[in-house]
Amino acid sequence: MSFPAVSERTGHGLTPTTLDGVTIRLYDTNARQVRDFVPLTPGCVSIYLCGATVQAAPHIGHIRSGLNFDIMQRWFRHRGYDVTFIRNVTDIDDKILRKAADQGRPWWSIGYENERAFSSGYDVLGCMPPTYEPRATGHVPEMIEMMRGLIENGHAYVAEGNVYFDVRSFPGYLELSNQELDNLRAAEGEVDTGKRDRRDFAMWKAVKPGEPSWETPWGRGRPGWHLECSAMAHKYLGGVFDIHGGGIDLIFPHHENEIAQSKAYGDEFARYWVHNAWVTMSGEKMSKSLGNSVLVSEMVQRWRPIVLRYYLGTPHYRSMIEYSEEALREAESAFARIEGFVQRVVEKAGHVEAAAEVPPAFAEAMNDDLGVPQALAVVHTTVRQGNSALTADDKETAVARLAEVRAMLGVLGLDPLDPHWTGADRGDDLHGVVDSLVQLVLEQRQSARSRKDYGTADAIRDQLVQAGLEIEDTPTGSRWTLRG
Ligand SMILES: Nc1ncnc2c1ncn2[C@@H]1O[C@H](COP(=O)(O)OP(=O)(O)OP(=O)(O)O)[C@@H](O)[C@H]1O
Ligand SMILES: [Zn+2]
Repeated sequence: MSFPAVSERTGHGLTPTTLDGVTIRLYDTNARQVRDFVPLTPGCVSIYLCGATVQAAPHIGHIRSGLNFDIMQRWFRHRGYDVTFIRNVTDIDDKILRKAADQGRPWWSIGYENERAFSSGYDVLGCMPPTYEPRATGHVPEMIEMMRGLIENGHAYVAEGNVYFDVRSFPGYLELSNQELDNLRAAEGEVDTGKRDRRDFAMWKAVKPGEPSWETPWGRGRPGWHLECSAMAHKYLGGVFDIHGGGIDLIFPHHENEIAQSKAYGDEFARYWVHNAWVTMSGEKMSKSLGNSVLVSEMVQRWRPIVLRYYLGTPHYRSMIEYSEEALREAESAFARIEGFVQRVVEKAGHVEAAAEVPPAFAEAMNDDLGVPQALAVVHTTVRQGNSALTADDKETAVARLAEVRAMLGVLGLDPLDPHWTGADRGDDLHGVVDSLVQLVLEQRQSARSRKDYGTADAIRDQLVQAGLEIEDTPTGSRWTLRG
């Protein structure tokens, strides 16, 4: 299976299809090229993203996936689309059951705990909540319905309480990953109890002693991972929808198996397949099972969440991100340049609303397969123009540039004045009160410094940090933000 790099992007058709006559183009893994995005329903886009298997707390790779699709969602919204975004939760799986057995805990307690950790991981990095976030175990009736249909039409069979998908019965199998069935070995990690062909995959697994199980017409058992997504996508988005997403590791077998089940069931299923590349460590996928993962909860102790978002969200979604502290430091200083500009203009001109439209060059970059790196270059250019205007005391131009910068940063989820980042969405009316109080304390610190009482000044700073604030000293004064 090959996954073309960004530079191999190919051309596209000519039919403008979106509301404003400008086409969004996306790399479709299935077509192996960039395609014009033609929505199923004009003005609407439906997206299904494979979400977390809640066996452990999220590492930054997991959240990168959520973040890439958050930016996609924001861009569609900016273009005026009505977005329906589904991100599921896989709350039953071998690893969850193994962990529960090892720790002597109920299986669901592992799932609930980690689901909360995922929710706060998405939230701390500013991902908008999905429209619906269905859990696998809440959809057993829908899975039974799908299995019934597939058994009836001859694409699935029951063997020793398991329900298997007959891969040879579905001619389109392996088209997404561009593989030949003849070259495929047995499905990985599966015991072939009663399989007709070792490559058949389990949709439903027969009950084992001590494991949770649900009643079905074919005996008790539990869902397989692939069936969950087919059943939930069908329930929330119908038989056909626009975009299916996930990390590149899911192309095979997970997405191939979803396609086989859903199409054999009679669904047209996803019209575009979009896959994000990984966060890697020494070239390998960051992964819980490989033990090379860095948790989001650890990272936000060391880095401001907005800097972490800049680091994870600004490389192209199809480029790998090799984890590096140096790159994080670079992200920190690049973001500081943007943030410094925003704050300088606000200090000079007061509140500035985001522009309704982003500059054309930014839009062109985003329309071209979500070209965030090129779009970000437009942000930096606009910041430079704004800074020159400030130096020339041209307030009007500086304000106009800030309005554009805010609009662009809003699409990337990086606008420092957004209530999510100012903390206003966590205590709306309290934000102003806290700001006045902190300013008061900062003034006391400043007067301690002026009288060269550095001990008191440092003690005040330490107390503010302890209270959960981040204090940054700049040539124009001290600024504060809430720590994640
Ligand atoms: N290192 C990574 N970089 C980018 N995306 C990732 C990474 N690891 C997982 N993902 C994506 O995150 C989403 C949720 O993944 P899931 O919970 O199934 O974890 P997983 O792939 O089993 O992780 P792990 O390998 O750490 O156990 C999927 O879309 C997956 O492709
Ligand atoms: Zn899935």
